[in-house]
Amino acid sequence: MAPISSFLLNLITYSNVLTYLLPALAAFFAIFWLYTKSKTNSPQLPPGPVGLPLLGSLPFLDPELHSYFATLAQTYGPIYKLRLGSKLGIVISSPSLASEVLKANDITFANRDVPDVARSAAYGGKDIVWTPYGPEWRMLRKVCVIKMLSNTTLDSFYSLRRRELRETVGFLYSRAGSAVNFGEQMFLTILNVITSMMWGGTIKGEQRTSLGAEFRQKVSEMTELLGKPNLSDFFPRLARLDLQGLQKKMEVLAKNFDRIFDSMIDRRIKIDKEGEGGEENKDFLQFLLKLKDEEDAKPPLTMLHLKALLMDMIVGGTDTSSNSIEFAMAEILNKPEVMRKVQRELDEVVGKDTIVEESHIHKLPYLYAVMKENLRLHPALPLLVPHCPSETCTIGGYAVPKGCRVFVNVWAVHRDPSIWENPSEFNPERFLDSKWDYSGNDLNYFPFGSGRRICAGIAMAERMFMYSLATLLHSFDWEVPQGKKLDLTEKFGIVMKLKNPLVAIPTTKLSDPAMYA
Ligand code: HEM
Repeated sequence: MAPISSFLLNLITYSNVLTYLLPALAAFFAIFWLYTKSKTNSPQLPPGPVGLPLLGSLPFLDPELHSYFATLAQTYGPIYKLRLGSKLGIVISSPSLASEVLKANDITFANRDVPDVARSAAYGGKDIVWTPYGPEWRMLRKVCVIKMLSNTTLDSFYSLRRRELRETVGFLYSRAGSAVNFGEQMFLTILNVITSMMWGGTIKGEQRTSLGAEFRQKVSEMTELLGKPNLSDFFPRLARLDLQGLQKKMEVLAKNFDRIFDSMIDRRIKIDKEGEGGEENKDFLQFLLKLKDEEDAKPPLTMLHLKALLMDMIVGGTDTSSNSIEFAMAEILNKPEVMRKVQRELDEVVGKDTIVEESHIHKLPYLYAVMKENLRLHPALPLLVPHCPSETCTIGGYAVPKGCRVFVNVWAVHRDPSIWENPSEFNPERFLDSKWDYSGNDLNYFPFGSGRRICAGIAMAERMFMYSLATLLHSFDWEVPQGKKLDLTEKFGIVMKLKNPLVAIPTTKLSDPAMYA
């Protein structure tokens, strides 16, 4: 009996193997094969340095990120990855890949990876710079670009820009022959222009000047904090510990700004209530407060949005413009023949018996070329504001995962020897008859970015740059103090600046002292 039962059992087991196990195994191997095949076919992450466990490349980052990233591109190519703690960074350094990110996949990349400190700086990220792509961002951008920074609005605020620049000319006249901190003067001028436009009708005289000085320090500190590598961003789980104390510093700064904004808003409301809001008291704040009260607006402009917009104008508009003007002046001082050409053009177009007006700036092609060349060599935001894909995307054949931080190295593209002859030479001539503009269409040259997130203040930046530099070079000759060396070294930050501030001596150039009033 026993051999028969064991024979039957074996037979059943054997037939089970045939009926169930083999097909199951076959199915398993088929799925495994398909899975591995699909894995090998789907794009891989770009190459990049291996880095240390946990920390990745963080310990090796050079503070001069823009040039460090350009050097890494020579080893790893125009797209590479960097592990930054638990965050993945992707660096793009060629026009064709920048075009894939900013043009072909514009909507996917029109988002930001918001740094921890930016949330405190901009009312939880309620401003244009940090708001994710969507209806809220569109509303803010529309308010800003169409209503506040359009050419029509800018025209209507010309007298404010003129008044501020004339004050700077007057100050420099009083200091003629002695050394001045050029960047400081430019910063104050731009800041006063921007704050005048924002609430110029709200405060006047002495108070305006002292507010300018108060802002200067705070704006510099804020952009510095925004550019500092922060462990809270690379290890989000540690963010609440704020190991470097950056968040705390930013909160203190933001509170200071908020206090000033509140007092400006209260004043504006009071002026309007008392019926003093006449034509010459018009300003952005008044316009924004009206918009805030429009109940049917969708999405509505809240008080937080309003304040965040004020912050954008101050932080986004001041350092960028004033640092660019300072770089340009340093380059001009370094090349006396450029200074001579600019001044010759000014003498021909403006003359020696009149002062520069903003209406002159479109008749100054050489100065315009100086501006473009300066923005090529020293783009104010060398890595743009980092973008962040809302879904995983393929760029240059590589996977760029959702949520990573994408650095577009415009600085590296602008110095690429395959695009630019003698790329590190300051040579405005290359822009004289050239096709280059900064509309963001051609990704060989895009100092203001490209696509939906292109700079919101281009028209304003262009006017301030051209009008300021034209005025300062028309009214004064400039030289570096004896014994001082002109230093053009850049210092990386979210907004790049000169490592050592430019100190220069203005001497009067116009014969009539009345032209310095
Ligand atoms: C020389 C001067 C300036 C330069 C070179 C510059 C450049 C840039 C760049 C490269 C971006 C980032 C684009 C991107 O992420 O793809 C940007 C964004 C921005 N800029 Fe400017 N900028 C300048 C002046 C200004 C001024 C004067 C204002 C306003 C008063 C301004 C307001 C903004 C805003 C609001 C954004 C954020 C746009 C968004 O995320 O939608 N900028 N700028």
